[in-house]
Amino acid sequence: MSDTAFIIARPRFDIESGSAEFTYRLGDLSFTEALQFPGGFDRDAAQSPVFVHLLDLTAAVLGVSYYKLRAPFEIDATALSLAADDRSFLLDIYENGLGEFYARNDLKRFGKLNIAVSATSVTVEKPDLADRALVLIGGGKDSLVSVDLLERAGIAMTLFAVNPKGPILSSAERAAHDMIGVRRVLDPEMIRLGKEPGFYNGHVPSTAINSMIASLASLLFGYNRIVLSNERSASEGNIEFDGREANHQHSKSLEFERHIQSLLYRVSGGAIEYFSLLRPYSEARIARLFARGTRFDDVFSSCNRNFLQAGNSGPLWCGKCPKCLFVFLIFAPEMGIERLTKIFDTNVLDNPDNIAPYRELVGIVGHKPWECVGEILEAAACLWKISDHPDWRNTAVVQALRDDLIAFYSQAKLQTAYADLFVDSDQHLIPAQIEKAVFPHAN
Ligand SMILES: CC(=O)N[C@H]1[C@@H](OP(=O)(O)OP(=O)(O)OC[C@H]2O[C@@H](n3ccc(=O)[nH]c3=O)[C@H](O)[C@@H]2O)O[C@H](CO)[C@@H](O)[C@@H]1O[C@H](C)C(=O)N[C@@H](C)C(=O)N[C@@H](CCC(=O)O)C(=O)O
Ligand SMILES: Nc1ncnc2c1ncn2[C@@H]1O[C@H](COP(=O)(O)OP(=O)(O)OP(=O)(O)O)[C@@H](O)[C@H]1O
Repeated sequence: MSDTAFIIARPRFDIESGSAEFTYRLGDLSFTEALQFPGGFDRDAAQSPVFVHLLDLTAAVLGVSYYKLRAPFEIDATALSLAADDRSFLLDIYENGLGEFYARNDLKRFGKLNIAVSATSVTVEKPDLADRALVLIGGGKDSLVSVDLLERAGIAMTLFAVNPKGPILSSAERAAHDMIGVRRVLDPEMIRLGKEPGFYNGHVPSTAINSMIASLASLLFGYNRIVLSNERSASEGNIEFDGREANHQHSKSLEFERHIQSLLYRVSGGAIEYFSLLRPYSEARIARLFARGTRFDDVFSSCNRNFLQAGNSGPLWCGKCPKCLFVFLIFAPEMGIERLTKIFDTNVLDNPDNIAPYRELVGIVGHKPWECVGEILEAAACLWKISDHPDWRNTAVVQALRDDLIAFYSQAKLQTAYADLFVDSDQHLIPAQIEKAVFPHAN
């Protein structure tokens, strides 16, 4: 390994305080990230070989935030006790999980990274985990639809969040289930350097990071199921770059779910089941499920401004970012104007400033925005659907884009695409027992 390699040190977990420390070296720079788990965990579990292995894997995944400052070709993970099979998972994280970062910084790393692992033989002792679900909650519509579906099926759950704040806290409180929260503290020096010239910055696979932290919690607190709420649309990428598709939402994709599901199953001797409950659904279908009830209307938000490290001093929904535009659009066929403008505190479709970004969102110009939005054709189909709706047809955006949209796609194509949004996919990894219990409640 060269002296410019990114080096991942062996992490430490302090059984007395429940804190974990992850240290990294990048040439002359050194960084430490910390996790603080709540009390009341199983001390034996914290000393088990499975936990130690997962902590090492977590160290490697959390490393992306520090690696990205210089993005060297060499990654030294030899201090960790990793099995040879773990390497392909890490390669996916550092290649595809950082795909947007490479594309936007014009860095060609695909097929060129050297991740050195010790390839030791790792002990697998299946932990005895209770048969119960840990449901990741992000404060947006998706995880709340999962909560609702599990409740309707009578499945008990505990919510889980990393750095819970804003809409995560308010919607969890409204859901009234227990919640496990983990505090995550990034090294402030990394955040500072990310703004300096001479260092790279960009997107990291946050769902992979949160999922690994959830896997540690599942062992410490005894949960055999980790439930995500990633929709089928998340598998669509943004652009072709360096011979591959770069996807902002890679760690929400079905491809990534396959990787992490099999990793956690293997590492835990079959004890941990990881899956996304919403994988069969389009975003439009999820919006329809959400719209069935009004319980979370005043407390949830999908706007990512709520999740800035420094916190959000603005409203729950900014009404301007691609995510606000997309979510407003997919709710529009499902909710009346009064309900939807109350949720957003504004009529997003009636703001002339939003015409240009909507033109991109529906695919008439540009490419899919680097944000957590649904498929391009999905957005186009939803705009088509509301173009004759009395609540929306006279809004600035619909007036400006209606004719262009139909000319670009054709009426027939949009009609078919809209109908397809409500045909559920069988491409999912949901365990049969959960599928049988939950799906009848989705109609
Ligand atoms: C909140 C947000 O969307 N942040 C994205 C934004 O970051 P920004 O610089 O505007 O602010 P901060 O998030 O406060 O970050 C400050 C710096 O820290 C770095 N950083 C942050 C978190 C982390 O885990 N590691 C880090 O190194 C960050 O790079 C800044 O220098 O723009 C960034 C660049 O495009 C994005 O990377 C930030 O996204 C966050 C990591 C984040 O948590 N985003 C999720 C809301 C998100 O995008 N979720 C996706 C799922 C993506 C996936 O593959 O899992 C989704 O919902 O689809
Ligand atoms: N801070 C967090 N801690 C734990 N899990 C999270 C966190 N943020 C997001 N997640 C989970 O990651 C997955 C992707 O997040 P995403 O933002 O798409 O979902 P959401 O907040 O439920 O809905 P929306 O798409 O409307 O924002 C979901 O399963 C979500 O529950």
